[in-house]
Amino acid sequence: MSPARPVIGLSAYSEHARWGEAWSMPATLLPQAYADAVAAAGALPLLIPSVTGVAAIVDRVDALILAGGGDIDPARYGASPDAETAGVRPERDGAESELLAAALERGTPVLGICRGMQLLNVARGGTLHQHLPDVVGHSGHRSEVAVFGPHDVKVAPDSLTARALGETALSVPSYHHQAVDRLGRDVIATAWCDDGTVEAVEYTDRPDVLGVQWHPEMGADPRLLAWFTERARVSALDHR
Ligand SMILES: NCCCC(=O)O
Repeated sequence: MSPARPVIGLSAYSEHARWGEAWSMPATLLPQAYADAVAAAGALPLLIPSVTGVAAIVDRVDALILAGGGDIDPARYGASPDAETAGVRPERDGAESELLAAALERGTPVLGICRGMQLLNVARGGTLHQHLPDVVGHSGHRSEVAVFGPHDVKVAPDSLTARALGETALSVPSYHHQAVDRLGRDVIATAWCDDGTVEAVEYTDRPDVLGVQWHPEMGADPRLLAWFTERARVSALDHR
């Protein structure tokens, strides 16, 4: 019997936070929208902190979301930091790379969102544009602070991304200043913005690893997370 609510692990991260009257300290956090969107899709969200050895938790989840956040350390793809590169958290890069490796080893479905998509590429030897406006000549992918502005995306028709979304042209909520540059081994691009920015990647050797540069948790379109929750259900059955 299909489990009613598969468990989807979400990679969280450490940030200095202030809350209440007394508290100001490093906290494990993730925007609430991720948990809400996963719950709305019918799964149980489980936040995974960036701590050493955390990859063992992959055995306890049915699928893994690598979430958005700060920039990946450029050293991971053989580059020096650009002046605009910000929010680097080496411990998060390490923990998420270990989570991804464990998920691939176990055959656990993986969805990379924004930074998570970039990590999918870097993990296989790909590189990133460190500051997209320098490449495309505009700031449309991150036009205002904390505003997830919409833009159009075209999806390759015969792709996992198209099957997951059920269409090949959509408007997506977006907030990023970096993007995939050179693709890693067995990584293909399957969606693009009009300016050529890669908007989705897949692993050609895996049926259920997908990354999107946009933020499905911030939009009104539930299809991607509904598809991913179904993949999590199937994974739960496969691993019983
Ligand atoms: N590089 C981290 C993901 C967000 C961004 O590109 O701005």
